Order: sequence, then structure tokens, then C-alpha cells
Amino acid sequence: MLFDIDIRKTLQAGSRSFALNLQLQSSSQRIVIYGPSGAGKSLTLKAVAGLLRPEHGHIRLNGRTLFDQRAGVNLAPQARQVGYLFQDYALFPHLDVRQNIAFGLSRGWLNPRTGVRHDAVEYWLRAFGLETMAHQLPDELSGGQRQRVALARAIVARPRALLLDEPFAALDLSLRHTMRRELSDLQQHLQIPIVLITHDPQDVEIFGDHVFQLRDGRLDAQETAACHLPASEALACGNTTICR
Ligand SMILES: Nc1ncnc2c1ncn2[C@@H]1O[C@H](COP(=O)(O)OP(=O)(O)OP(=O)(O)O)[C@@H](O)[C@H]1O
Repeated sequence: MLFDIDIRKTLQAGSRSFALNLQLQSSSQRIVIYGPSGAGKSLTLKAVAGLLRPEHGHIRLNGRTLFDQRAGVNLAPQARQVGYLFQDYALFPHLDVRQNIAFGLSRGWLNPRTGVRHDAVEYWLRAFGLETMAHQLPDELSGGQRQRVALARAIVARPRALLLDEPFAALDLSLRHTMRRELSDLQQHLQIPIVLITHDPQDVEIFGDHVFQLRDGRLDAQETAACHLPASEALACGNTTICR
């Protein structure tokens, strides 16, 4: 099993509380978590990345335990070897492109120095056509360039999986189309498992080999079958549908 997630977590903000209660198992390399705003999609990714500690349950990635409440396992985010592309990219505004990408290789929180050289960083600068702007700051880049920098930072350390939080939401329509294709090609080339969260049905169509519909912190048994193939070509499997 590539992804084996069974977590419970309750969050409180003033008088409001939100309960995440999620069981997600999949052997697919392209998973989409789809659902309305506030459904718990980002919280799910944060739990996998180690940025949110569940109260109960476990998270396993390709047989490796990242979190297990009963066994007392809770790997630190950097030890999880999971790349995370944040919704707003979360680039460091005071670091240039090369330093931002190099940050993905850092073990601690020290900023990579200006002009830092590392083969993997240079490789991704070239691969994403960012060489000529390696010394520029994020606010001197276009939306698509910013997204490439964030993606390069997320994959430079060769993670075991890539988590993408609405990766195309900040892009205009034509750029969205181009970046979707680039990400799809990249995933196929690297054969890296991805979990992508989105509101956009087109993302579901392109990346949703296995689609999970989330609502109010739970998988929605009624609507998880977001597969766009005819029923005859889709395999119903519990409360999910696998597109073939
Ligand atoms: N730190 C927190 N403390 C309390 N409640 C939180 C916290 N973070 C998120 N929540 C609540 O948890 C719920 C789910 O949040 P989450 O960010 O996972 O939603 P989402 O499905 O990713 O939404 P969107 O599509 O709008 O990004 C929301 O109701 C949110 O207000």
C-alpha cells in the first residue's frame, strides 16, 4: 500500500471546533483529494507532512511509518522525506531563487548562503528554465516562475512523495493549463507519488487516478466516485472509485 492514512484530530478555534476523521488507503501514484472549502483538505496534507499532529491513528507511506500514535512514532517533517507545495507557494521573500530552492536541501532552519552551489539545485534551475533568474527575488518573478521555484524546492531533495495544495489556484487560465501539463509530465518522469488537493474538476480529470471526496472532515461516501470515465470503465472499490 503506497498511502495508508487513518487519522483523527479535533481543532478548536474559539467556540468552533472541527473534527478530521479520515481513512484513506491507496496504491495509486496520483491521488486527488477534492472537496469544498473548509472540508479538511489542507489539514490532511499537513498531517502527512508532519506539520499537524493527529490525536489518534497512523500514517504510512509505502510501508514506512511516519506517524503511529499507539507505537509512539512521530517523525519530524524533515525526516519524513515528503515534498510540500503550499497553496501560496510560501517562498522566502528575502532569499533569491537559487537560495529558495537550496532551502529544500537544508536540514535546519539556517538560510542557504547567497551564491550557494549544489548539483541538485543547478539541475532543477536548468530543468525549470530558471537559470537566468537564479539571483532574483520571488517578487521579481511571474506567477508561473514562482510556482516552478516552489516545485523545485519541494522536489530538490528527491522526496518519497509530493503533496500539492491547490498548485494551480493562483495562476491564470492559460498558465494553469501549461503548468498542469508540466506537472503531469514531471510526475510521470520521476514516478513520484503525488497527493493533490483541489476544487477544480480539471485537476481531478488529469491527476485523479484515485479520487477522494472530502466533506466536513470525512470522506464523502456518496460522492467519492469523482471518476470521469463511464461506469463500465471505472472500478468501484468501497467508498472510492478507481479510474482505469
Ligand atoms: N489551526 C486551526 N485551529 C482551528 N481550526 C482550524 C485550524 N486550521 C484549520 N482549521 C479549521 O479546519 C477546517 C478545515 O480547514 P482546511 O484548511 O483543512 O480546509 P480546506 O479543505 O483545505 O479548505 P480550502 O479549500 O478553503 O483551503 C476549517 O473549518 C478551518 O477553519
